[in-house]
Amino acid sequence: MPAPITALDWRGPLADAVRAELDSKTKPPGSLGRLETLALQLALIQNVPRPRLDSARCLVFAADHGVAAQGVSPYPQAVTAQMVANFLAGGAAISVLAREFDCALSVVDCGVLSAQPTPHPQLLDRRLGAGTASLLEGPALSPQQVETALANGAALIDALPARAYAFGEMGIGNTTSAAALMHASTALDAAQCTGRGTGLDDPGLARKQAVVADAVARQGRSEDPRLLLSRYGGFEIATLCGAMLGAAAARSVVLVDGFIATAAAAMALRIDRALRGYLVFAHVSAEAPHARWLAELQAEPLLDLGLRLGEGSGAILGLPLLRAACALLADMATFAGAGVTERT
Ligand SMILES: Cc1cc2ncn([C@H]3O[C@H](COP(=O)(O)O)[C@@H](O)[C@H]3O)c2cc1C
Ligand SMILES: O=C(O)c1cccnc1
Repeated sequence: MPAPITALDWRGPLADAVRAELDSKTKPPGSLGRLETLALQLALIQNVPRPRLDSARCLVFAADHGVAAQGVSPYPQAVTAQMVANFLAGGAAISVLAREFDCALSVVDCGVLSAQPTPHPQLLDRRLGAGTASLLEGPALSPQQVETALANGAALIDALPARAYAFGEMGIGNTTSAAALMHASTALDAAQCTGRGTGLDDPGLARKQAVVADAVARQGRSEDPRLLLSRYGGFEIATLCGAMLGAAAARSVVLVDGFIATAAAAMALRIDRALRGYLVFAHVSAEAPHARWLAELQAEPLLDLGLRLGEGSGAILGLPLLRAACALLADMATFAGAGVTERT
């Protein structure tokens, strides 16, 4: 069972004090927009009036998917392991961004088809198997694998503490897994939940929609997040889900990436609703169903850059905004301190 999460109190004395402090700064009230909300959210997460973001980590969760055999991705499954090697060699988009933002990067192998041939200091072995079973034919994960994945994710947070986490994923076929999770847990139909992923053409998209529709017709809808993860999840999605819950239990902020990370967040929210206050939805992906799912979750993403990569690339771009929010709350002068006249 994941550790309990303390729900944030947006109406309590700390929230009032931070709002008053923000309003005392040399700016019209509210003029720093979302940065003010972020500063308040970080204060409540850390339960202090002056939150700090002195440590940040990016974790990329990787695994393979049995459903890839159904032709739901234009890329071969081997790309998952090849990209893990690329993350470790420092050449992937997330490798570059993590360096740029001075953010520690680790890659978690949750069950890539072929394990990396050599150990690497940034590679963590949390393998649950050599890829999942196909979600089209039956449960992708066993109930025991779901429990192990959730526990692995939470334990990673204890092993790698940080004030902020940018979580990402890598797994060819995982937009199909995310689409099935969305279709099975919302009222939306398969077409509304399925996008082009890494760039399917029209016949490919039609095939993927049919796979998502058939899988959910066969295995069914559910309200139970563990059952949903078992039927449709990936090893990386379930581990990511546990890591999000663990991060919130440790009072760290979670930057949510794109469509697949949102699938993990949606399942994690069904496990513990108190997670909600700890999540910052960093961006809206160009994967069509992502905007719909964010709307369902009443989440307002920080950025809309047309990204559709995954890896945590959108999540990590939220990090400088979180840092900016903390710096403004800590370092801006007040009207009284700077001798600036307040509004009449
Ligand atoms: C070279 C390459 C790098 C990636 N980095 C992330 N993804 C992204 O694409 C995959 C999901 O898309 P689909 O469901 O269409 O396979 C995931 O691995 C995701 O992280 C990549 C995909 C490719 C090809
Ligand atoms: O939104 C995402 O995270 C995404 C979209 C397409 C492919 N991979 C990831």
